[in-house]
Amino acid sequence: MADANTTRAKLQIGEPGPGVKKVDPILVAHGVRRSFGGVSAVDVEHVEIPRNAITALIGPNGAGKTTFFNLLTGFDKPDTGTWELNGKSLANVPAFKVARRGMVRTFQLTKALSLLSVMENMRLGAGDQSGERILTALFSGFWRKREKEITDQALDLLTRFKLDTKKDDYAASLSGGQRKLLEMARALMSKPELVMLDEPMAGVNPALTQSLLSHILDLKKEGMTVLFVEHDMHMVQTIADWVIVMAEGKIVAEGYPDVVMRDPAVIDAYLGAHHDTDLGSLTGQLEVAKELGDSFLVNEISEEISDEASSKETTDGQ
Ligand SMILES: Nc1ncnc2c1ncn2[C@@H]1O[C@H](COP(=O)(O)OP(=O)(O)OP(=O)(O)O)[C@@H](O)[C@H]1O
Repeated sequence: MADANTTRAKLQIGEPGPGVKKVDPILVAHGVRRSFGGVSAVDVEHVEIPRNAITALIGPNGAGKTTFFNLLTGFDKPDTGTWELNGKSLANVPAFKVARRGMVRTFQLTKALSLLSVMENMRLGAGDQSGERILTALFSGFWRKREKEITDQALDLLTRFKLDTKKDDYAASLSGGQRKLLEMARALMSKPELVMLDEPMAGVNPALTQSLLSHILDLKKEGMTVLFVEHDMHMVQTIADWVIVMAEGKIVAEGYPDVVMRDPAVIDAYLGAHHDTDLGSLTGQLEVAKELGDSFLVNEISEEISDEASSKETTDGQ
């Protein structure tokens, strides 16, 4: 069987592992640390995000994934650390300026502004509204042209995300999945190079799952880079080119999806997060297998559970 590593473009220089250098990194972070009281939430020694690839950031609950996203995008400040987008430092750059530099994010819980219409939400994503730049506002001719450009761009994106018929509806009236699509569409208004998605699949019903996945794949086709946090391992295996695993604030593994999910350090990280789970019990083992997205193991354990249940029924019935 051909080694999967040899049939795809190489993203890293050297053996995959925590902190490995990338052939063409778009984002490089070094020594980024953040603690809350005594808890070390993020302690990333070194990480590089490969350009024009889809990278998944995974790890058990409380691993520090969202905090790391918040730090990189200027929504929180680290205790120490440096990070650069396209070689330019982003440390101490506030969130709204980070977006202008080409890096945008979405949130685990969508931040679509409920009392604004879908179109108004999109216009906010453009980031350079008239009130923001007094000088340009003085040149009203220029501004009218820009307004039209923003509206046209928003309509294009809404059509692509199948939200154009809802453009005048309040964002509050959208379903959870449609709000996720709106958030992604809005993020694209600033024409980013790097799109960071925090749990894009959470709360999305199965009918919209496929369309969300293909929108993410389209971003890569258009030359963008995607970094996403996700618990849904099926999604990770389906669309990620590269996987970074965090546990207890640190990066514990990095590599190609099919390889990294079998890395003992990854299995340990997930098992370690289950110290309260009875791993001697089948239900405890099932929980961990599901979290690791190991469908073979999930099937095996589920079969064992149902075998046990039916043999118990037979015994009870005697
Ligand atoms: N504002 C805060 N104040 C105190 N502790 C915090 C704060 N934000 C995060 N933490 C702690 O930092 C650690 C990392 O949390 P974080 O939410 O980043 O993890 P996560 O990997 O995103 O988890 P999940 O997958 O459950 O979303 C946790 O121990 C969490 O309790």
